[in-house]
This record gives sequence, C-alpha cells and structure tokens, in this order.
Amino acid sequence: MDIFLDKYCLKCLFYLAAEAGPHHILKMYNTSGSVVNISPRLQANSVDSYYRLEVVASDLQSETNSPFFTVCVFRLRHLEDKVTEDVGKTPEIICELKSQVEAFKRKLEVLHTNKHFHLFLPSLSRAAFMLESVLCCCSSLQVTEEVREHLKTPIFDNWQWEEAEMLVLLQVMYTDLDFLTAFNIELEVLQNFLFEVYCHYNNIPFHNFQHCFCVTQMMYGLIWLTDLRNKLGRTELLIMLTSALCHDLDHPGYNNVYQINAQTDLALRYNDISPLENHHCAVAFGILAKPECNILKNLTTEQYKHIRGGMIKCILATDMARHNEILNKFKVMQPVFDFTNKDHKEVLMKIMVKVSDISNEARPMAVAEPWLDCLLQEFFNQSDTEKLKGLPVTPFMDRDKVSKPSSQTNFIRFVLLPLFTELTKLFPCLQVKAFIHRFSSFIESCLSESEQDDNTEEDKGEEEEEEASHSSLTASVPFSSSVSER
Ligand SMILES: Nc1nc2c(ncn2[C@@H]2O[C@@H]3COP(=O)(O)O[C@H]3[C@H]2O)c(=O)[nH]1
Ligand SMILES: [Zn+2]
Repeated sequence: MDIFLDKYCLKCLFYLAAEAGPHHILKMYNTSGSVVNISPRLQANSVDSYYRLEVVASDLQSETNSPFFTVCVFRLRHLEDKVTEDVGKTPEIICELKSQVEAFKRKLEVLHTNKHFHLFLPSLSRAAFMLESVLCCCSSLQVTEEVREHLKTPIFDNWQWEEAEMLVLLQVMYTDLDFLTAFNIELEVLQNFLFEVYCHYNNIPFHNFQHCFCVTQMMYGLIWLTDLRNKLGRTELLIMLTSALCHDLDHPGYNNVYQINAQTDLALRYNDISPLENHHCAVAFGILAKPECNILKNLTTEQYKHIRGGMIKCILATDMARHNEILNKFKVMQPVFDFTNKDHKEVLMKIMVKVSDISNEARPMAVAEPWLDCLLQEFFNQSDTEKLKGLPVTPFMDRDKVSKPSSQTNFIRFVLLPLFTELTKLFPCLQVKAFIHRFSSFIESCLSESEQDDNTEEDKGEEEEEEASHSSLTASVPFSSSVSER
C-alpha cells in the first residue's frame, strides 16, 4: 500500500516501530523498492514520493492485533485509568474515542488481507492524531489554574511537557489572551493551525518545535509580566504571539551565513537577504493560506493586511544581522517612548520577539543549561559541515574554539544584557539582574561597569571599540570570542 507520511505520521510510525515488540516487524520501502530504515532521520515524503509500508508479524492474526491497536488500546486504557482516578468517571471524550478506535478496527478487519498491513496513512494519521488530541484534551483537564498561572511566568520549564501537551498550552495562550473572541477564531481552526505549525518545525537539535514553544511562551509571559494587555491593542498582541510561534518555521539547522556561503536554494531565492527569516515567514503564510488553518480568515482585508505586515516585520527582525539596527532605534525612542505612537509600537514589538527568541539564559539554570547543549550541538553540526565542504568556518560554531562559558559570556555581555537593559528601562518590573539567572556575578559586574558614570574620553574610546566589534559580531559572526573567558 502506498502511503503518504507527513512528519507527524513519521513520529507515530517510529513510535510504533519502537513499541511494537519482537512479534511485529514493520518494513518500509521507497518508490524504487529499496528498504528504508525507520529512524528519526527518515524524511517526510510527498504525494509524489510515497513510501510503502508492510507489517510482517509472526503472530499477527489480523490488523486488529497490530501494534497500532495494541499501542492505542494500551494508551487509552492507561489514560482512562488515570482520568478516572482524577475525576471519578470515564470522560465522554474517552468513550467517544474508544468507539472511534473500534470503528476503525472493524474497518481494518474488513480490509484484512494476508499479512500485509494496509495502512491508510491519512486515516491512520487521523486516528493517531485523534488519539493524540484526546491525550491533549485530557491533559487540558490537567491544565489547572496553577499551570495556567505558571505558563505566564518566565520560569516555566518546557522540559516537563510532551509536545502534544505543548500544543494544548499554546491553545491556552491564544484562549487566555481572548484571541478567539476578539478575532472570531474557531477552536478547530486554531488547533489545525497549531498542528500545522508543529509539523513544519524540523527535528533538529535547537531550532525545533520546543524552541518555538519556548519563544512563544516567553512572549506570552512578557505580555503578562509587563501588562502589555493594557498598553497595546489585541491586534499587536496577536502579531507578537503568532510571530513568536512562526519565527523559525522549517529551520534547516544551518544559519544565514551558511546559506549564503553554500549558495543554497534559500539564499538564491531570497538574494542573500535574510534567507532564513524570509523563508520562516513565507512558510507561516503558506500555512495560513489553507482555509482550515487560517486563524485570520474572519478578519477584514484591512485587518489581515495589518497583521500580515506586522508579522513580516517581527519575523524578519529576528535576523541577528539586524540586531544593532533595531536595538539602536529602540534606544533612541526608549526615553520618550509613547505607546500610542505607531513607529514606537512597531519597534517595541520587534524587540519583544527578539528578546523572547534569545531568552533561554533568562530562564532558571535547569531549563537554560540543556538548551545550551542543544544550541552547541546545532552549531557544531554546521561547523563540521562547513569544514567538510571547504566553506568558511563560522568561528563561534567551531567545536575546536568554543567553550560553554566563553560562548555564554560573550553572548550575555554583547547581546542579551544590552537588550534586556533597554527593555528594563521601559519595564522596570523586569529587573534585569533577577531575570537573568546564570553568570549572576558576571552580569552584576557588567551592569555596574555600565552604571558607573565614568565617561572619560579614554573610556568612551574603549566603549566605541567594543561597540564596533559588537556590531561586526552581530552583523556576520554574532558571538565569537572577543572577551576573555570568565
Ligand atoms: N551563544 C549563544 N547564542 C544564542 C543563545 N540563544 C540564542 N543564541 C543565538 O541567537 C540567535 C538568534 O537567532 P537564531 O535563532 O538564528 O540563532 C540564535 C543563536 O545563534 C545562547 O544562549 N547562547
Ligand atoms: Zn529562534
């Protein structure tokens, strides 16, 4: 049976292959008939390049004994027990799902032929997704008031949550900011949109769906913390949250410098101008172009244009090559910042998305630390490839040159602190010292250096030099080691 596997199906399939046990063997073939390894590296295919899936099972009586149902039924039972324990009775949604699984089982029994497992992947995907949705719904039973409140803080720990649960939490963010009512968004459309966004993040070490979730959650947290709900309009909030959600869609794990040096398709398509950010944005609007995913579909053309324009600006602003340009604009307006001024609001929105994007270090150590490992893994992958292909090696990604402390002190000193310091001037509640949890003594010394009113000519010269080196860092090689390690 030819099948189409999107990323979500691949995940389910891999899960099945792993969980199926020794009596069930899944075999997968590509279009030319060669066996393909079912591994996390498996590429999602397209309608033009179907995979063929076969289940070889020594004790398989029918598909209804298949791993899919074993897993489904097992998970359902487990879920039912758990929920019954919590709420005292089987919720309706589980009963519904049970009957859907039964119906699907009967359908497969009719279609049963020999030992070949006829996978109708769209149906399987649907069924698996339904199951996942139920898990989500049930988790949402557990999205208690406490979790909802915790979600509004920068200390939220992403590592404690499954991806399916993150989808529910994202839904909670849209709901709790009243977006569904304000923009007439149907819940199902929002869920489809979030699911598509999820599918369009790649399984890479850093720029993956979890990063998307963290950035969106930080944006959400900042909105509450700085009381932006009472300072900006709902439209601006929607632009910021949705930009955060979409800002790295389909990131390939290699940065703009690589794209340009390797003359990739993206660099060619976007003439070397922010190829990645242009791509993330184009993918976002590709998703929104599908009516079933279009959370903006009930808006007027004017409203749509305004939101599209805002999202494009915010997502393109995440290109670190533009860091100084944007920060400098904000610095100039910050002392006279006016929440009713269109230009001021635009710069603030960009700054908020940028801060959220690079805010891992503003999280508790236990959350930030694993993120640094993920980032370095992706950096090292890139520099290894650059070495292999004879391309210029990006210094701050070179495993032979970079250490965790040097990477972070440079990054915090030249990128994170200046940005947070400016934002804290506008929102004193952010208290930069308390907000950035790691390297606290280092941060305090940086801050006290900048607080000292010692602008002698000599110091000014040094500062300018530092500023200049920082500009070039963020223009091409953002965080190379120009500061001695602490
Ligand atoms: N060294 C360092 N770089 C970071 C950290 N967080 C984000 N970045 C960088 O900031 C960049 C922001 O844009 P990208 O997502 O392209 O890539 C990101 C990383 O290169 C961090 O904690 N440490
Ligand atoms: Zn990002």
